[in-house]
Amino acid sequence: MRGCVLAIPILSYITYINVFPHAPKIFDPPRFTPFSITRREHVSPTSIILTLRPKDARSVECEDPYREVWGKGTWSVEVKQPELQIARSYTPLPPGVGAGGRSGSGGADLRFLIRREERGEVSRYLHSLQVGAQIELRGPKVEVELPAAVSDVVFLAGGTGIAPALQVVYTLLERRKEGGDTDRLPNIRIVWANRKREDCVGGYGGDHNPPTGNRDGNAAPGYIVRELQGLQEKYPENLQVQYVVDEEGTMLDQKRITSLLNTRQSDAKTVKYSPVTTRIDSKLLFVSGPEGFVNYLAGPKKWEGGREGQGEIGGVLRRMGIRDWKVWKL
Ligand SMILES: Cc1cc2nc3c(=O)[nH]c(=O)nc-3n(C[C@H](O)[C@H](O)[C@H](O)COP(=O)(O)OP(=O)(O)OC[C@H]3O[C@@H](n4cnc5c(N)ncnc54)[C@H](O)[C@@H]3O)c2cc1C
Repeated sequence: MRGCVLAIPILSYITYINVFPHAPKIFDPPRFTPFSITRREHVSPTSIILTLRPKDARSVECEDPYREVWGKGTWSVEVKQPELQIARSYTPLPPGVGAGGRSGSGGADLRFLIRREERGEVSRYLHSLQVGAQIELRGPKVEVELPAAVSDVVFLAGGTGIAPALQVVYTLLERRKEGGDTDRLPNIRIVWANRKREDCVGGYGGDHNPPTGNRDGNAAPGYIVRELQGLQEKYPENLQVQYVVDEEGTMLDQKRITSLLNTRQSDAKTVKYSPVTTRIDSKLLFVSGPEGFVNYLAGPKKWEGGREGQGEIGGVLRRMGIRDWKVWKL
C-alpha cells in the first residue's frame, strides 16, 4: 500500500516532465520570486497597468508557463512591499486580444491593473515604482476553479474587479477555443460598474449609449474597454458587456440583474437564509470588487476557520432569492 502511495506522485512527476520537458517553475511558494517591471501605463487618473517579467531568464524562454493555472479558473498572486514586509493579492490580466496582445517574452510576462488607494500601503508603493524596478511575487493562488459543465456566467464587476472577469473569459472562451473545444463555449454576461466615466472611457453597451453631446462619445476607448471590445468582436455569440457609471446615474440594480439572469421579476422571491454555494455547476454568478460593492450586492464574506470564506448570500441577491445560480464573491 505504501509503495502505491509513493508510486502515484512519482508517476505523476514522470508524466509531467514528459509532457512539459523544459517547463521551469516560475513560482516556488512559500518563497517570493523576483520580477522586473518592463512596462508601466497610466490607464485612468487612479489606475496603472504594470507588466512584469520574471528575472530568471530560463522561465522567460518558456512558451506558456502559466498554462496549468489558466486551465483552472481565476487566480491571484501576492505582491510584497519589502520595507513593511506586508503582501497583498493582485489578479493577473490574461494575455489580451485588444490592448495588450501576447507578450513578446514567450508568455512569461504578467500584467496587472492596479488602483491607487488613498493611504493604501501596497497600492501606493506599486504606483511609485518605475520601469526596471524589481517586484517580488508569490503564488499562484487559485481563487475559483471553474467547473467543466459551466454553460452560463454572469459577472458583476466593480472597478478592478474586472480583472477576474477577464480571467474567466480567457479560461472559458479563449483556452477552450484554442483547445478545439468549441462545443462547450458558455454564454458570458459582464457588467462593469465604475464610479466615474474616466475609469471606463468609451465603454457603452446594452441599453447604455453615449449621451448626445457627451464629450466622451467620441473619445478613444480606455485600455480595459478596448480589451473587452476585442473579446466581444471575437465572441459575439458568447460575450455581452454592459457598463454602468455612478456619476451618469446608470445602476447595477435588481432590475438589471434580473434581466441578466433571465428570470422574471415575479419569480424573484425572498429566501430566508441560503448558503452561498450550491451544487449547481452550470450557472455561475460572480460578484467581484471592493468590499462595499460585494457587501451591497451579495452580503459580506466571512472569516471561517482562519480564512476568508464566502459567507451567506446577502444584499440585493438575497432579496432576489437567487436559487439556481451558484454565487461566488471575489
Ligand atoms: C484575491 C484578490 C485579488 C485582488 N486583485 C486586485 C487587482 O488586480 N488590482 C487591485 O488594484 N487590487 C486588487 N485587490 C486588492 C488589493 O489586494 C489591495 O487590497 C488593495 O490594493 C489595497 O491595498 P493597500 O495595501 O494599498 O491598502 P491598505 O493599506 O490595505 O488599506 C486598505 C484601505 O484602507 C484605507 N486606509 C489605510 N490606512 C488608513 C488610515 N490610516 N485611515 C483611513 N483609511 C485608511 C486605504 O485608503 C484603503 O482604502 C485584490 C484583492 C484580493 C483579495
